[in-house]
Amino acid sequence: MADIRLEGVSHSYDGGRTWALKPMTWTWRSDRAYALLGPSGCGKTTLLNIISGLISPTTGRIWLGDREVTAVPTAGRNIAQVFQFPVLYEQMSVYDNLAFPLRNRGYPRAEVDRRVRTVSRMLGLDGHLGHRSRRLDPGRQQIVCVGRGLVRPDVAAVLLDEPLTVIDPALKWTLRSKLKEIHRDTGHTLIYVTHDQTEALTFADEVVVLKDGEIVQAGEPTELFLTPAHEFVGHFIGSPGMNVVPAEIAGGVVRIGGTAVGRAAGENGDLPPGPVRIGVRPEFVRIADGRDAADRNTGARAAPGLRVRITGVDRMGSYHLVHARADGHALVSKTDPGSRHDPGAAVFFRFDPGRAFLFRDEVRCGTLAPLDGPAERPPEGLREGPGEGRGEGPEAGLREEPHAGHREEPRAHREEPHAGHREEPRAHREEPREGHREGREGA
Ligand SMILES: Nc1ncnc2c1ncn2[C@@H]1O[C@H](COP(=O)(O)OP(=O)(O)OP(=O)(O)O)[C@@H](O)[C@H]1O
Repeated sequence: MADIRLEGVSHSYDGGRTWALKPMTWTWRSDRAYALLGPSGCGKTTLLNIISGLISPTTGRIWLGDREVTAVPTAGRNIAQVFQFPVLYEQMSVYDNLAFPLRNRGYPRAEVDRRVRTVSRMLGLDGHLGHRSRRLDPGRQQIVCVGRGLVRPDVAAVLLDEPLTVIDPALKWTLRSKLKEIHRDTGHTLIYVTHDQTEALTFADEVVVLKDGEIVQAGEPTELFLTPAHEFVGHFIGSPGMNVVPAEIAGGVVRIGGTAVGRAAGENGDLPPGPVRIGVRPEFVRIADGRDAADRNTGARAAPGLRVRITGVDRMGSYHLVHARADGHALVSKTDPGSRHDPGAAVFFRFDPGRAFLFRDEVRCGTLAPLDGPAERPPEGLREGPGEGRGEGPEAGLREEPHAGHREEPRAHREEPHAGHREEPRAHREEPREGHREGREGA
């Protein structure tokens, strides 16, 4: 196995007027399982076809280990590719389809048989080995294609371009874990293209996020979730996506409207004053009653946070989504299913230390650090809710909800936190993330 290295690789289909891929330098390390994740049209298939040799890049060079393959045709690259829709020899049996890549390369008969049967067992194809492949349903045919991609032990990489598109949703989960299992057994380098975050996060050791022909971030799933380096990663990964709120830095303090919400901690020194955007995931927005409270985790005295008015609550079963507005901006907090918040109530949204980030030109430039010194006084006129005054931490003042299962606010009153941001049609986000998307999509 060898690393696949792209050096300054780019591609234009129209002589340089537009770029499906912008110049990128990137190494796919051997033996890893990658997901290449991005919305429709961002260049995923183009990138895959450049790696396999189906497309010659407009610029740049490609290396397999220390061998340059930029001008080497597909057949000479030793890369297996599985496409979105089944491509099989329809007259051949399933067995012969699986055996084809091995026979073609002169593997001994016994080795062919051993490998075909291993892959067939792993993918649940044993009962179909003698069938002509055209007799199978498209889902099963696609599984044969996946098997054919995985059957050779010596491929430099297996490229899978949205391979589960035609597969029944119930089977998808099984197949995805099978692929992971096979990856563990074979150690193939896998690059799995998808526009579905669930597929990417559950499958990959490393997720590479592509947007408009550029890699905007790559990392382990947890890293992408906890420390998004680009606003796009913040809202493309996660459900719902990251809150993004315009703010201003002045004198090192970050303000939303007139409210100081934290200090600007730049990644490379001080951040210059001026506009900035705060990105914070709904999971890291606590709802506080506004009293001067010590942070539950750090013990530090904290400012009450951003004063918001609740506009609606979605009860999702295992969690609630509390929607609110502050200074004309929509935000959402993901809370305990036992919490109670009423539409119309004024509360404070407080961001977990180290989990709210600052973005300029969509790229992360810093972190929102807690304000030093005494906590700010809650503004006058804040509506008192039952339970307030306990002042024990971010969840102080939460009540039990007697009417679980109700939506409290008509949908028309509700605001999407990321209107205009999501680039992916909802229909593309097919699968609920287990325990995660039990209700309204993208709320
Ligand atoms: N053969 C082609 N000729 C001209 N433009 C193309 C061609 N193939 C792709 N494109 C354009 O290049 C860009 C990237 O397309 P590509 O298919 O690589 O994206 P993708 O992320 O794989 O999308 P999808 O998920 O919809 O398959 C798009 O703007 C697309 O319209």
